[in-house]
Amino acid sequence: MMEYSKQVMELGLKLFELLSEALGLDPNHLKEMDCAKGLYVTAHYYPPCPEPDLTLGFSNHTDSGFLTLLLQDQIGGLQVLHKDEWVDVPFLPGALVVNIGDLMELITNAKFKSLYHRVLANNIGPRISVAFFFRMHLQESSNSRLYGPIKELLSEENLPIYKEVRAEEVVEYRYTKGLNGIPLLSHFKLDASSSD
Ligand SMILES: O=C(O)CCC(=O)C(=O)O
Ligand SMILES: [Fe+2]
Repeated sequence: MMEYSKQVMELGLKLFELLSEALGLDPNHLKEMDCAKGLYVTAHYYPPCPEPDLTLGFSNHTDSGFLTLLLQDQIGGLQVLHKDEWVDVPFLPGALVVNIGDLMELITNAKFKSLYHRVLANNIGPRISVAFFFRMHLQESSNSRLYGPIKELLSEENLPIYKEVRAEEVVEYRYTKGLNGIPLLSHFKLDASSSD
């Protein structure tokens, strides 16, 4: 597990470099913002479900961190919302799923968007997945810096959409308010009256 985490961290740092470049920034920009400072892991065990049509394995949500690297197994069931339709994310041997999280959407001023995903219940299984989240966990409040839209990405045509927040506030909101169907980031908009 320690070795796997180390490899995930290395891959994450490489992805943060590539994402920084894709934004037209210095390759170290996201790393220097401490986006890779916290790494939090969750393993999921989805038992086989006798009536999969009546429930979900994991309900519709966005991930609250900067980036998620997910390893899923061959059972399948992960879906992503694309143009208002749920699309299967099939198992590919040796592949990881990379998700943009809410904090990444916030700091890129929605240039990179966090995405809704869910896991269907299945009557075969169990299904096992391991998700590594680039973010602090709640108790680790050592990262008190404020995150807002990156200044270099803003202009007259691209005004800031989101407020400056502590990363912890975004994660905490997810844990305290739960997955209630309201987009998490709508609570952190400068214009709090709009909620899409
Ligand atoms: O089990 C999966 O494939 C997805 C898990 C997930 O979306 C999460 O942990 O946030
Ligand atoms: Fe997720």
